Amino acid sequence: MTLIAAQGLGVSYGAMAALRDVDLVIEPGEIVTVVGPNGSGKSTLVRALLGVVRPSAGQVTRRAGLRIGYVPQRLAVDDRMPLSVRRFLSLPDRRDRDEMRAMLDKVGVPGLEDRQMTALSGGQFQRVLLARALLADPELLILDEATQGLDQPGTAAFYQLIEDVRRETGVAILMVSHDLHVVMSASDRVICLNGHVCCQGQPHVVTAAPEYRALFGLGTHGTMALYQHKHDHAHDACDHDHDHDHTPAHGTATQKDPAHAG
Ligand SMILES: Nc1ncnc2c1ncn2[C@@H]1O[C@H](COP(=O)(O)OP(=O)(O)OP(=O)(O)O)[C@@H](O)[C@H]1O
Repeated sequence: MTLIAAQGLGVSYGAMAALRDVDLVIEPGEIVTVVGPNGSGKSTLVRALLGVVRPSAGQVTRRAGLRIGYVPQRLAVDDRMPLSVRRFLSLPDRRDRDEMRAMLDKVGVPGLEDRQMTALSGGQFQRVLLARALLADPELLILDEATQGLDQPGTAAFYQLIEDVRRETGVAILMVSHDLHVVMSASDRVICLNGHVCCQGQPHVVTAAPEYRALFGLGTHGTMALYQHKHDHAHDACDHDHDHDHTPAHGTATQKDPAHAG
């Protein structure tokens, strides 16, 4: 049963349309990654799914009683205000001490309960954010560039943890990521966003799509080379028939509105 769906979703800030005509479905247990350039509406999409910005068009439908865990891009904690990890984990719902201890163990930062949030390293901080999200026993975990600021090993370890959590709990995951390693290795499905959905499908299919390549090029940070099969022919961004508008299909990249892809 679908956890969350957006249909014809549009979000505007004043006169500026940040998102338009976005269709998205997340099923239980799947890992979906949203990629897109800066300003392409990724965080806006997350905020609309969370219900903190109101759609200007279309709608978001959540399964009744859906529990969502959210790990933001960053969280500013005022260093003049004391806030221990223990207190942070109990916001907004009070948590049992044993439950907190077990969760910190699980996310790989045992024994940090009495530390100040402002005294944590970037990697520890993100794991504590994840612990807090998981304490709500979510059916859907939303990660908005949750590894920003972490180095490559820290990022890899964080996403390994996410995969472990998915395997153990069956939680569905929607993540925004700039890290193409993650996109290629961990996602069941990728959505390429640029104000609208340019293309979506399985990672290897999306990364071969002309819309994706027009946005990211062929060798972003060299990572593509690790995963892509060899292409010995050029893609023309307009060499596909784009009159169709599929619902997301595993194994197929679906394209929309290629005129805006690059
Ligand atoms: N609160 C806001 N008020 C006005 N404009 C906003 C607001 N939030 C975002 N925008 C604008 O909406 C567009 C999409 O922003 P959004 O943060 O969703 O993009 P993004 O893909 O997450 O970007 P990034 O990769 O840089 O984090 C941008 O042009 C941004 O300036």
